[in-house]
Amino acid sequence: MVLQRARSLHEAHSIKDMDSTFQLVRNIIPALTAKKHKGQAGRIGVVGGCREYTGAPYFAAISALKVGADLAHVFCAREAAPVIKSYSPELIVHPVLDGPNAVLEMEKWLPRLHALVVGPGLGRDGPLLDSVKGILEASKARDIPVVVDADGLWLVAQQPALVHGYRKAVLTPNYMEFSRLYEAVLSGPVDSSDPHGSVLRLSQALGNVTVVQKGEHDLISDGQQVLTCNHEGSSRRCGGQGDLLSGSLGVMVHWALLTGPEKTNGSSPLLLAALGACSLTRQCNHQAFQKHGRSTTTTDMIAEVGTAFSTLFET
Ligand SMILES: NC(=O)C1=CN([C@@H]2O[C@H](COP(=O)(O)OP(=O)(O)OC[C@H]3O[C@@H](n4cnc5c(N)ncnc54)[C@H](O)[C@@H]3O)[C@@H](O)[C@H]2O)[C@@H](O)CC1
Ligand SMILES: Nc1ncnc2c1ncn2[C@@H]1O[C@H](COP(=O)(O)OP(=O)(O)OP(=O)(O)O)[C@@H](O)[C@H]1O
Ligand SMILES: [Mg+2]
Repeated sequence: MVLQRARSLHEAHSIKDMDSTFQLVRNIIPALTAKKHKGQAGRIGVVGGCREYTGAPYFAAISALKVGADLAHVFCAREAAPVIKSYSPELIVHPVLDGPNAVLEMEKWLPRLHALVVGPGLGRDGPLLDSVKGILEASKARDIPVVVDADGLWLVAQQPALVHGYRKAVLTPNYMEFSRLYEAVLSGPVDSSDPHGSVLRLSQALGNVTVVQKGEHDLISDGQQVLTCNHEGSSRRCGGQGDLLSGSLGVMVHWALLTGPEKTNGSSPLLLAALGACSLTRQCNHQAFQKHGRSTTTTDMIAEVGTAFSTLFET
């Protein structure tokens, strides 16, 4: 794995530094002990799932469980609920998102959740996005960490104030989502000759919200530094890999924020969580591709989460 870190755009740190940063990611993983009760390893909520998209919230929520969360809830549109339930008995599914009291219903659950993943398979229906706006505001008021992905980023591009300055938010845009956000927030096109500077500027313009720009290399910034994750994946780009990433990140953000500064050596917990989730997704992709080649799908990648996790973080 090659990881690069830069405090400024011009100052590169050595590979040794990168290895030590990755060691800090290992430090956020909680020990499995007999003393913990169900729930302590993470109760994660995924806000997404509509008539068109039922796979994305499933991928995100099941990934959160496979990474190590104890409970995963999906908050989705009514029509999507029976479909998502039928994929897995392990998910708790709430068909509330397109109802008249979506925010109230959600507020009942927020005190019991450690982190939210907002956006996989949400769709772009206006009234539904209004509810999600209320859910984001209620989450911020309760200081709940939020990973914003997919159509959640569509909403944030319309209303950047929803996340501006919220230090417990992480945005996970793909290529298109990054371009849309950048243009909305910085009122100009992305400078393709300066990817590091672009992700740094977007994070800064959003008040140092952590941004994970997914792509051939994943670039992760909190507006102060940029981490690069070049971990080997494969050339297979099946849909749903980003959902695996955002669901994993939901758990890792919760773990990272629980980790004391003596273990994170002063590094941003959200940057460490993001580096962990990006590396894990790419490792799953690598392992699944070894077995399935061109026919690799996200379901194959999810089957690799356990061994990929051990390889990266427990050896
Ligand atoms: N099985 C499912 O239910 C899935 C649902 N999905 C959902 O589908 C909805 C739309 O997500 P999209 O990711 O399609 O978002 P967008 O509607 O923003 O579309 C992104 C488009 O950009 C294209 N693209 C990607 N990388 C590119 C690059 N480097 N250069 C040029 N074009 C590039 C892709 O082909 C895609 O069509 C979201 O709700 C998402 O969560 C996806 O998560 C995939 C799986
Ligand atoms: N060209 C690439 N080479 C290697 N890995 C890549 C490449 N593009 C994306 N990835 C990896 O795939 C994962 C998902 O990124 P991607 O850009 O496909 O997200 P997405 O479009 O949101 O996916 P989804 O289909 O779930 O919505 C990330 O871990 C990213 O590192
Ligand atoms: Mg996506």
